[in-house]
Amino acid sequence: MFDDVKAGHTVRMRGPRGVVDSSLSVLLEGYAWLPARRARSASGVAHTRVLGQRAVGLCGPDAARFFYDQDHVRRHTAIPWPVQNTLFGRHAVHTLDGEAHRCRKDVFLKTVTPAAEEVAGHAAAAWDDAVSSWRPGEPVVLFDEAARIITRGMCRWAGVPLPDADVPRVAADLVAMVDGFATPGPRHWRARAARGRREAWLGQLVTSVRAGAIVPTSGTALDAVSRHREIDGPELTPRLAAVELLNIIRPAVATCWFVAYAGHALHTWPQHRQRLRSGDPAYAEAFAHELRRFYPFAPFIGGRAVRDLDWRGERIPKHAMVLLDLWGHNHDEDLWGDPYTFRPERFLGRDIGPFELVPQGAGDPYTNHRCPGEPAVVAMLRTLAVRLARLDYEVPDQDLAIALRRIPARPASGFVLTT
Ligand code: HEM
Repeated sequence: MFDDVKAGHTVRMRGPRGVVDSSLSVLLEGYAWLPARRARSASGVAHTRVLGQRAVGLCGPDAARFFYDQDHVRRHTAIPWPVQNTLFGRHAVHTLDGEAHRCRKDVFLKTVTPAAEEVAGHAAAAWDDAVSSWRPGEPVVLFDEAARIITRGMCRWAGVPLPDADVPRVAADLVAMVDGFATPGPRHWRARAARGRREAWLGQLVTSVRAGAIVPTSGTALDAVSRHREIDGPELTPRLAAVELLNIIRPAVATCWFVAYAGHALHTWPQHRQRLRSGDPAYAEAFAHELRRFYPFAPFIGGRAVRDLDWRGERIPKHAMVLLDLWGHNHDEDLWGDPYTFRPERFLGRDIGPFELVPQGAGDPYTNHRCPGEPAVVAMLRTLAVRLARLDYEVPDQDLAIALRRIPARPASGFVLTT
């Protein structure tokens, strides 16, 4: 299936333990890096160095419970600047702990988390509009089209004014911020430039709202972020408000990765199309979960040990980075049985525990750092995958390889179709 999957789960590669900095290996091996490092030790725990810092890599439900305990691991100083400068924005909610985190997280939990169906409704309406404008025989790159569709839908939902003519540029910038966070070179610089443009845009918008020049609809994300106050009282600076507005819109648009993967899955295993077409909501939901489990997106997450820790007899020194292997967890043979088989049925009639399926983190989003956008992503995928399955289209010859060395991975062609 994936070009280099096996490398992540064998013990073929042996090397010096613990002391050699692995940053280059992360770039070269991508998703396989942490599972391969873990496979070298009998305990399944990787001791390594990343970006010059001691790092310990863990995997599995118990490890996730350990990782999400704030007495063990905190996020302050754990997110490297290259990631903050592209993906999250400087001093975003991802970097906070304790009460400051709880207060900032509230904006997301009160706006996006309960509005999953509304968000999906806006994405679906934008999808229907876009599909009606496709010309027969003209190639559509599903990845790019989905990014524009979700950008349009999400900005409408969030109350962010966005003229149709600007949608392609904004969508391209939002995708660039995600595409360039884990790589040096041109992709990274594109991501930084895109972030600069979009923070300036939304920062001005928030300033206009506060000056009364724009009156947002009450309860929209624009309204909530503009009015939000930090734990100690002040409003977010316009730049920080822009960072957090982007932390709503940007990851929602990243759902385009999974829409392209849905195209890939339906093409590779067409037997799923019929059941999706029927619109059975339970099957559509199971398909959405399997997309998020099976296909690569976030490889691992990181925090910092708050004190000397012991994980099943393995020492984790105070201030070491602790990495939680999400890709390894979602492809663990013991948890999933046949992890490299795409099988949505595995999620039918099954309650998913908080530490079981972890493409967007684990535990409880209301009390820890788990993604607050998970219900919205599942709802969007449920809706858009059914629409895709119902569409009549051809898949011309193209490069559909998904290279696991590339973070974030994606089908090389973006998945091209013609109606
Ligand atoms: C492709 C879709 C998405 C993926 C793969 C994804 C993945 C993730 C992951 C892995 C985390 C880190 C969890 C942790 O550190 O414990 C996270 C956190 C976060 N996500 Fe998502 N996410 C997606 C969509 C969304 C959406 C739609 C939103 C909109 C609100 C969102 C907002 C956030 C925020 C604000 C955080 C930080 C939470 C915190 O630090 O408390 N994400 N996401």
